[in-house]
Amino acid sequence: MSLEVISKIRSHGGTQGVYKHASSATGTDMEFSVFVPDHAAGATLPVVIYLSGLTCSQANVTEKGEYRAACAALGLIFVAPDTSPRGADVPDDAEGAYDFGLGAGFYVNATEAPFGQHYNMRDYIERELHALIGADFPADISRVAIMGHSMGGHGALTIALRNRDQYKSVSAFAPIVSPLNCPWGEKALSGYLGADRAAWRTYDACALIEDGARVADILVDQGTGDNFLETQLKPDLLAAACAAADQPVTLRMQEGYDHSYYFISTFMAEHLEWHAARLRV
Ligand SMILES: N[C@@H](CCC(=O)N[C@@H](CSC=O)C(=O)NCC(=O)O)C(=O)O
Repeated sequence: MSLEVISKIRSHGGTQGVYKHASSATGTDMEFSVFVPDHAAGATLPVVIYLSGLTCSQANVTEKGEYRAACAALGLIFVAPDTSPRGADVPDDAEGAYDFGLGAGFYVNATEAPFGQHYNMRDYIERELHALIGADFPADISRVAIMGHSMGGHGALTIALRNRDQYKSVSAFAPIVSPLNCPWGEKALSGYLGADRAAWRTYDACALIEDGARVADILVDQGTGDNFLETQLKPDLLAAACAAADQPVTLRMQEGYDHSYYFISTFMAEHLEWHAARLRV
């Protein structure tokens, strides 16, 4: 697969790159960023995939996530994909709203017209990006972690729960834990998947756990000053689903933190250390 290099910059004892490729999953060009710490010739490094939230491209976490020092110290490759397909023929929200369509792919394979043709972010992350990172970067693809923020936290949790063998660890910042039970999720899943709520369950972390999916453990940080806490995020639903299913989870309520990258960057190094400990075994 041919990768176009958009940029490559030295930072924190490593190389921060931005790349573009023609995606077979989405039928569009896709951009992603990769930070590779310096490493011995021929060595391969474990990988952390970071899934971003509504309105984001790869650039938000790349510019504001403050992950490079920790990744360089821990020897982790950090990969940040886009949140949706993009391009002139990619359909968007009918009213141009930020919570559906462009920048809001919700990490699903859409089945509803006109979204099914391009909105295949599940396949893109789980299959295409995974293979591409293994083929084009010094990555140990048997040691991959996944994390994300908000819509990306939903993506990380659901992708890890559906693919326990592919991801050694999972964590999230302020995730949407149950799209079945919040306005962002109901809008997105009805638009991408149609009205049958049974079909949504494979894209809902709480429902997946209720239905028997498991991971080794889960780390979630959630700010108590987050505007979306009560209406959209509802971490108590995840705590309840995990308790009922004996699914280990560490849910840390962080006093006064909001939904922004000021919050994410504060706890980013702790999440990377948590993943590094699990990727070393
Ligand atoms: N624009 C909206 C809110 C959009 C927003 O807060 N996006 C978050 C993710 S929300 C869940 O997925 C985000 O990461 N934004 C990008 C950033 O750089 O902060 C509004 O204004 O209400």
